[in-house]
Amino acid sequence: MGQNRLESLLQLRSCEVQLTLSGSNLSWTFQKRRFCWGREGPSVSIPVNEIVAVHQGDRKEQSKTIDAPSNRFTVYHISRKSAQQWILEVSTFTAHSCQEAYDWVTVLQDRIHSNGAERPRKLLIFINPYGGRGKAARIYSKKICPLFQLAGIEQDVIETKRANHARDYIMETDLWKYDGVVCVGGDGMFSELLHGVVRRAQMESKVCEKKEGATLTPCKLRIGIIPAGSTDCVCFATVGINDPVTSALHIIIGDTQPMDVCASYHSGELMRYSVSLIGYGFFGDVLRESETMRFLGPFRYDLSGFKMVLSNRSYSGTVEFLEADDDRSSPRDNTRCRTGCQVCSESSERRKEESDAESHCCDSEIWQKISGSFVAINVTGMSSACPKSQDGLSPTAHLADGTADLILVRECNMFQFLRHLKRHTNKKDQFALPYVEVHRIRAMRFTPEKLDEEKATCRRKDFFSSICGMPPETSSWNCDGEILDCAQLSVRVHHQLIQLFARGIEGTSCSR
Ligand SMILES: Nc1ncnc2c1ncn2[C@@H]1O[C@H](COP(=O)(O)OP(=O)(O)OP(=O)(O)O)[C@@H](O)[C@H]1O
Repeated sequence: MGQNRLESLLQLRSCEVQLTLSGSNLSWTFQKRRFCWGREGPSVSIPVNEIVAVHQGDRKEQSKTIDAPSNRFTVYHISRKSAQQWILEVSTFTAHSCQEAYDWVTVLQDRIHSNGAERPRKLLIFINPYGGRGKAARIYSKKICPLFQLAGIEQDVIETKRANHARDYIMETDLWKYDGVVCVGGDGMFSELLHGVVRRAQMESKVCEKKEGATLTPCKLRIGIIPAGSTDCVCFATVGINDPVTSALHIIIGDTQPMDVCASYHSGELMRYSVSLIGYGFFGDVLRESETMRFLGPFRYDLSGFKMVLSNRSYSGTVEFLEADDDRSSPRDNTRCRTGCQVCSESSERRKEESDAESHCCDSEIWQKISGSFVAINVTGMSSACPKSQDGLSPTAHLADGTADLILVRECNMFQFLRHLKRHTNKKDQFALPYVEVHRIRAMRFTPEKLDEEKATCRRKDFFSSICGMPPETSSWNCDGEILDCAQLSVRVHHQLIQLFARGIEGTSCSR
């Protein structure tokens, strides 16, 4: 048995296998295939960093104290059920002696902790009992807690008692003993963790986050999301599936995905942080309208969306933005941000060079300006993919390159807007329409136009306005599902401000 290579002839169920640990892979090759019914191939290979746990003894023994030493050992490892869905697979090997089984367990346990990602040892977990369909507590106790226990992760669990409980707790509690914070809930719960973690990091590094232009301190504490909400868009866009077990496995093996965060400011003062949609016009109005229909549950979004399409409102103002001037990526380049994305990983070095050159002075930056009337102004820091729109608002947006995509839908009729919306759910390009434009940006600001008396009274006295009501002079912003009660807004992208327990969506980075 060498230092880097370990090999033994063992039994797996009724088959003889050659088990080999070599470099960062554990593999086993079936020696007598004719006895192994149902086997598809002679070899199985798994990366060591996808082993969840190794125990001496059988599977059923793992939760008991083993009195007598066993000549068996069990490897719990990740297996792919589909492109994005992970499951836990269990393989129990029989060695020739207890000592041989013990040697394998010791070496494997040592290797999984020294190989690659830093695995969490202790987590602070928040469960929202009211998120989604109210199943978060059950999902946690049935599916997630046993997995974390198997991996030897200590857990402090808090069932939230009110909105912002998790955020406040993170702001006020000693967190040094935790390797991460996890929410079992939806995007609203994630947003609470985001605000708690970002604010905490600024407090500790004495950065005044409230003023626009502050350089924020990146957060070290990783955030995990166990999806149990209604839409779970952040989980979907960073893991590729809303499956609690898959997310738990990413957390256990310590996957880390840096993420950009957008900060929104009104009159120079911080309003909110967000990672996906910041939308004015259509998405702002849909959210505001849906608040009046809370009793309808998730269906309220469909109904208010339908009403807002019929209303066909548009809002005047001026959008200014700082283009990302990056020749390595563009919102129309047809690539996808995937695990190990090169654009994101190269962006750190590039950002450093840029900020050295610019000496952080926004005044020297050239802002582009577009004035007009818009049905929707959307800024999205990531694709904002979700189960209903698998490619999202901006399919080629990156998770961690320091940019966001600005999508402007100019005044158009209801059918044209519907055409644009429909393209989010089929494979057609939603930007290839004359009234839609998209820019990759680092910052933007919007100033609403003040309507004079004459323009205000002329606004849309048409058939739909008489059904849906006269449109207001200004819309409001939908910031990751929270209403911001203001029309004037500036947005800045903060490069890789947080880290998630995820690895981005696995797959090819090219869409064709
Ligand atoms: N105990 C609680 N009582 C009331 N509200 C809570 C409680 N705990 C958390 N919340 C709030 O509930 C809101 C919604 O929760 P969550 O995001 O988990 O579910 P969701 O809205 O159904 O899912 P999604 O955001 O993905 O659509 C969050 O914004 C959070 O602040």
